[in-house]
Amino acid sequence: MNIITAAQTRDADRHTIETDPIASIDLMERASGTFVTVFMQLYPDRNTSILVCCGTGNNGGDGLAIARLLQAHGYDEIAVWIARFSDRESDDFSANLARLHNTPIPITEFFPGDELPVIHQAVVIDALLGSGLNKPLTGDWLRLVQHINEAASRRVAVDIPTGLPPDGIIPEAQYTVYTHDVISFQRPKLSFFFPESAKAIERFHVVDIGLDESFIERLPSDFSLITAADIQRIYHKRKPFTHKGTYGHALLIAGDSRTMGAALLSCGASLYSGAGLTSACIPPEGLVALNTSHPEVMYCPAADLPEAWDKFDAVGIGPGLGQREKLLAECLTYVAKPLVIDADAINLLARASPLMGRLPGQCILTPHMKEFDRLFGTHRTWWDRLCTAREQAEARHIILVLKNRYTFIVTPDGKVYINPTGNPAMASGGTGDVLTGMLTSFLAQHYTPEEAAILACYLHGAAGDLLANEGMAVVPAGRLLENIPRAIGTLNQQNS
Ligand SMILES: NC(=O)C1=CN([C@@H]2O[C@H](COP(=O)(O)OP(=O)(O)OC[C@H]3O[C@@H](n4cnc5c(N)ncnc54)[C@H](O)[C@@H]3O)[C@@H](O)[C@H]2O)[C@@H](O)CC1
Ligand SMILES: Nc1ncnc2c1ncn2[C@@H]1O[C@H](COP(=O)(O)OP(=O)(O)O)[C@@H](O)[C@H]1O
Ligand SMILES: [K+]
Repeated sequence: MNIITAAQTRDADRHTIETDPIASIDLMERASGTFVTVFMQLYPDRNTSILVCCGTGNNGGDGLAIARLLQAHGYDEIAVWIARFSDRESDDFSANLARLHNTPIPITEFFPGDELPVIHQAVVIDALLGSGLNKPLTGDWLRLVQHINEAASRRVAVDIPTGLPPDGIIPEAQYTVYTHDVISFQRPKLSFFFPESAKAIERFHVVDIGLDESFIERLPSDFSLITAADIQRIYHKRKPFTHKGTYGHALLIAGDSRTMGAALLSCGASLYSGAGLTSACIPPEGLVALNTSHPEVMYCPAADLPEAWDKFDAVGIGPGLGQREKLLAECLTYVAKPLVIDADAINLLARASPLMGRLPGQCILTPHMKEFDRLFGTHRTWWDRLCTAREQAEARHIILVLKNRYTFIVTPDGKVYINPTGNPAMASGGTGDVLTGMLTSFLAQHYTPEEAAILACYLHGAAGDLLANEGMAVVPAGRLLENIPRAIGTLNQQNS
């Protein structure tokens, strides 16, 4: 699903109005109706007291229509505030204001400098400013938004929280309405996936307001959100007459005396992700633990690597590797093959920068934010970090998997795939090692690096989501890897 900018959304709006055809006021009505449908699921109690705060643009127009529609659905305790901080009002705002005057809903208008009454409603609907935001909030707008945030109410934004820029560039000190829910029209906004939006958005819902999807899908965008349908398309179900040779041989080069667990987790993840064979190149003191935890995994001593190298279809290097820089440097001199570089190996690359020049094309690096900044320098915002990632991926012909709540997969052609799966229960040591094992496993199974990255990130998060949805507040890495087959299994069920 391509993620489009606010300007492209306006194009899609215009196109839909012309070709559907539908009057702009009716499109606003449709959008407001879809908002109300989701809102009623979130707050089904018709006695909920609601304050709808409206600006005078189209976001405010939506707010007015929403107030009227909620009232028609039986929500009787509704009040509307209108922020008259600008002289301009949109045509659809005016039309909806006229319609609202035909209802009993009380309307209070606020002008610059006016005192703001205490908000006592249970829910505030934020329809002040939407995707038309073009500068940070100041003056009366800022004062009103602070006032809303200080109230004890639940806050639900129409389309986007007021103050949040939609297209990903979020200045450090940007102030917004802090919402519990955002009900966003047609597409999530790019900013929703950036950590800087965490305060502004607890969760978001996307509603289809009937804009022309075939037009939107043709709009150029470097950003796409990975969907279940993408995974279905990429994933190949295992076929009857296949055998272990069909599914490739993965090698994990990992572990050190104090961090052997990382090696075991990544080996286990490779195994559970379906590689035909998995081998572990770990220090010999880890052998007993390996044979105890994953007897299916074979051992390849570091001394054997030069001769054994050819038999592996893919290699993952880094989890718990410690300071074994020489081993990493040697591996980068062997014949290039599908490669994943993670964790300590990334830190070694950061320290020994000439090694960066030896990365084979299409190799996958999986840094979290700190590892990324160690490699490429500190960044003040995630937008800046993502710009660097795109430059580096292109210049070095590598794939960067920038891990976070929404992991960004950045490819050499400048595309950014955003992974929606995963949850905070997975925020504990070792889950990244599991991801490395999965990536290596899918590479060994002959998926392209881009496909492997998309599959691994999505299924990694999906396995965590399965457990979180079953009530696990914390998902340790060991449990996560055991659930990879179940996450893959749901694809098999959908495919059959
Ligand atoms: N296709 C869609 O997505 C649809 C969008 N609609 C709504 O239209 C909204 C966009 O409406 P508009 O373009 O009228 O814009 P907004 O209602 O977001 O903003 C109104 C105006 O406020 C001014 N403004 C921007 N930032 C400001 C700031 N920081 N301080 C003071 N003034 C500021 C701008 O001049 C802007 O045009 C969407 O967010 C959505 O709610 C719906 O009406 C229906 C269809
Ligand atoms: N809050 C979260 N929401 C979604 N995914 C998360 C969250 N926290 C962590 N993860 C995922 O867990 C993994 C953590 O990787 P990493 O930070 O490298 O951990 P470690 O090095 O300890 O194994 C990443 O894939 C990340 O996307
Ligand atoms: K809003």
